[in-house]
Amino acid sequence: MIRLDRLTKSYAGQERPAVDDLTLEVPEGKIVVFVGPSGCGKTTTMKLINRLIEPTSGRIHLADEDVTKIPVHELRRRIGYAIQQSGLFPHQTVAQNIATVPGLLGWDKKRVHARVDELLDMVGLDPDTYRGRYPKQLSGGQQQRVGVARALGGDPQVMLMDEPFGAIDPLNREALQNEFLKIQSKLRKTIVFVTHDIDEAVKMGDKIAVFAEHGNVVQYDTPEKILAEPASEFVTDFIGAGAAVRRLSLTKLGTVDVPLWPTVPESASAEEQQDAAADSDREFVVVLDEDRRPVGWLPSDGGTRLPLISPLGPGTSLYDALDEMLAVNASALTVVDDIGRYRGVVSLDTLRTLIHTNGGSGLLQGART
Ligand SMILES: Nc1ncnc2c1ncn2[C@@H]1O[C@H](COP(=O)(O)OP(=O)(O)OP(=O)(O)O)[C@@H](O)[C@H]1O
Repeated sequence: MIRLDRLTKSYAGQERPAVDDLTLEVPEGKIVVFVGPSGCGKTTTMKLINRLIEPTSGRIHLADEDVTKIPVHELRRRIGYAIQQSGLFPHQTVAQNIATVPGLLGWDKKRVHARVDELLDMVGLDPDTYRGRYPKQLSGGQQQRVGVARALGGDPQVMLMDEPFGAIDPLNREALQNEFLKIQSKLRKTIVFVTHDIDEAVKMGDKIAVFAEHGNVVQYDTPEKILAEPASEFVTDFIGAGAAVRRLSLTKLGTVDVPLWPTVPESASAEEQQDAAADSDREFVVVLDEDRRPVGWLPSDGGTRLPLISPLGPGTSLYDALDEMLAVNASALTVVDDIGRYRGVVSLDTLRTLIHTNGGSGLLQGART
């Protein structure tokens, strides 16, 4: 746990403090994301936590220890720091970079070597291919991965990540975010993560702190709450017009009620199938095999059976469902359970209803807990 208590930092020559009387707690094992406009004091707050700079006043506690009482070199080992553009040492190999903190900790060579390989594996880089390379022989995304591996090097309790994926193209960025969340689900570090990107904040954060100017946190809550109930106009402006769509990404199909469109067994005769379709109050009936797995759509206007495209599993987010509908140009897709059995149909109408029910609370019911 990290506790910031009435933290203030004034830089020389500045009229107002960069961080002014900030109190905030980062829970153990969670990711807290700092978002806010440029110059609002996010990076300053991070640097205060690991004492790259010293506060003008206020306290910072790590678990129950006052960080000003912890020797700086020890603090740096206990807090991993990953920054934009990776911050790798250019004249050191990937292995040497990752070994920085284990080396400081005095681990023997064999243990360091094993740790380097373990971390490279963890961030999705083949150790044999990459350990001997220099940073300039890596792509931007690979450098960021090494930066994250280096920050994890000494198995720190706490990680500070200052726009760690900021300089990466959207596709690689998403891959890195997903991998990092997977790593975090196992390691459960206490993490402060800075980003400019509200989508990244919603995706990565257990909680989000929205900063206004001078390290003023105007809302500190779960992503769901911030998107659904922004505390002020400032927060509304910051999260922007796409808030409803963003909420879709937090809700999984497995947690919402989807309408059951009529079905007909594949084993039924052609005539029975046509009758079922004609009687349907929907545009289609869903054809199911003997295990209740959807295998096709039968139009109610008497048309021929259409193949079934991409049934969606319970772990699919509503956002991904919408994405898929747009990709395959279908206004409805079938939803299945873990083992592929029919659960219902999600359509554009379903999504619209969920977004608009009680100002979005239809979505919140299904959101992460
Ligand atoms: N070393 C310094 N000396 C003087 N002023 C500084 C120093 N570092 C930062 N500042 C000022 O403190 C304020 C907060 O800066 P900080 O870097 O913490 O903001 P930020 O929220 O991280 O911004 P960004 O999103 O652009 O990185 C800014 O007004 C900045 O100009």
